[in-house]
Amino acid sequence: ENLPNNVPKGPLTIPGLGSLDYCLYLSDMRRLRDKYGDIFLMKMGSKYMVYLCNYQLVKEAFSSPHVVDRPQFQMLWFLTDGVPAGVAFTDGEQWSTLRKFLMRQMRNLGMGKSYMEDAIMSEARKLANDFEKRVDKPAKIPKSVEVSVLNIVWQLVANKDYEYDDKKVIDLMDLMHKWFVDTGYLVLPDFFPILNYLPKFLRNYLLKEHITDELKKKCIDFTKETIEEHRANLDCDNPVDVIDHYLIEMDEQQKNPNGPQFKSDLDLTMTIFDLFAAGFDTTSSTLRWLILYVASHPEVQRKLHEEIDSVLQSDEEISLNHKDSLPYLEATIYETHRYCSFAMAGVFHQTSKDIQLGGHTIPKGTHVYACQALCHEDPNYWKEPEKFQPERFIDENGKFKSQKESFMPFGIGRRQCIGEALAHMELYLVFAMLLQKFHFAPPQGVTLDLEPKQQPLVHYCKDQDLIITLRNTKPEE
Ligand code: HEM
Repeated sequence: ENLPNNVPKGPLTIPGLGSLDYCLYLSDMRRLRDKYGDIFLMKMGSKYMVYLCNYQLVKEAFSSPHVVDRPQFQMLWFLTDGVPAGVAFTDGEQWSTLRKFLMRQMRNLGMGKSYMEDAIMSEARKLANDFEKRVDKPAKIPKSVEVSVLNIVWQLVANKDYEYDDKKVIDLMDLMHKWFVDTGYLVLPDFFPILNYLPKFLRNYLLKEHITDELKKKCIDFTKETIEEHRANLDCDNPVDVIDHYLIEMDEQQKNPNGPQFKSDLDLTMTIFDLFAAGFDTTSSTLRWLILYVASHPEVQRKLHEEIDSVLQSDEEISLNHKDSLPYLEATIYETHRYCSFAMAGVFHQTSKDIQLGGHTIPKGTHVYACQALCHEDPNYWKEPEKFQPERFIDENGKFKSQKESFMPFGIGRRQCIGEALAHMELYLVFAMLLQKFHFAPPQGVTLDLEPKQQPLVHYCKDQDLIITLRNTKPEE
């Protein structure tokens, strides 16, 4: 095949099919890295994929202006009938216009302002009440974790929230989760276009296309309804949420037709979906990992309880003002990002021209995966990386210290997550509220399973029973 002769090494390939090996799970990444080195090349169908397995390579790649684009998968545009829209998977000016707009919104609505802090605290209280119904008997972490995180995104986007038992929302959430989990199947026709010619019943069976069809039906109604409601009630002098601001900005843009433009309601529909998809499964899964890790590390939990009790009176609520006084909490959240590596290979980028990287040529159109899970366990940057140790984020004066090198739960560079500060605010406030009220432990005699589910690209924790105890009724240790 017509490849430059210094492309990275990788498994043998068969024309039309791809590599004679696969890289789906973290164990595959480790295995292939050990065999071919920190940069290796795979092929699926007609597409090449390069995997970057150390921080220096990821940093070098993501500081290039030619590794910013996303692969254009048709399966992503099911809500807009094939038209690229939104922020997370578009490129060029369409992407940068929306990204700048959203970053501004996140700063104005979300960051450090009481609007979002209030919204998060209200969800945290509701969540704590729901946990209270499950105390003293083996119980799984409830679905309310997802609804509460979704409510926070929904407050930001549409100024609305839902009851924990709202069937419409639970259905939509489950469907979205399924769509996420089955992306691996849904994306196959983008690699093997011949699959598009299979009859529909086979596509449903093999590629799970019926999930996309169902999600489309539900999401289209949901977003259309919400946008129309906002349009009808818009008060231009007092915009409240992202949709209000978008509608106003779109009006402004029309006065200046030569400036950057949103693609009308399509961009808005897809942006709503992007914020949902990017904002809720990521944050709620991280909250689940936090609970699981402290339940299986009693010493960490004891220190967290001590720290919280020393800063907050028993009837006093956590707020963002306490942040500097809770370094161990901050460190535990960071260590959880490192240890679970939720987006274990980041979100794929694509080269927009041939580039040089780590002494190799990477051809134009290659998908680029930043293996954050491998960076997070690299012994050159992390002492005893296999241990869950929040102390690594604490300095010699007992203060929280961040680490930039080889730490990238939110990605790095121009595509870095725009919701990082919001996610952090949520995890900090919600987890502190739960810790103040509850103690988490495995059922007697049980060791919790901290291995992620076998699932390509993301690390979900396994659903398992915990014993949740109210702290004021049962002294700890
Ligand atoms: C613990 C929670 C979260 C994690 C671990 C996470 C992680 C990530 C990662 C790894 C990326 C890809 C970066 C890249 O392409 O190199 C990303 C992108 C993105 N995230 Fe997050 N995220 C989280 C929460 C959120 C939240 C709360 C929101 C918004 C409500 C959000 C919105 C986005 C968007 C819109 C993008 C696409 C940015 C772009 O393509 O320009 N994320 N996130």
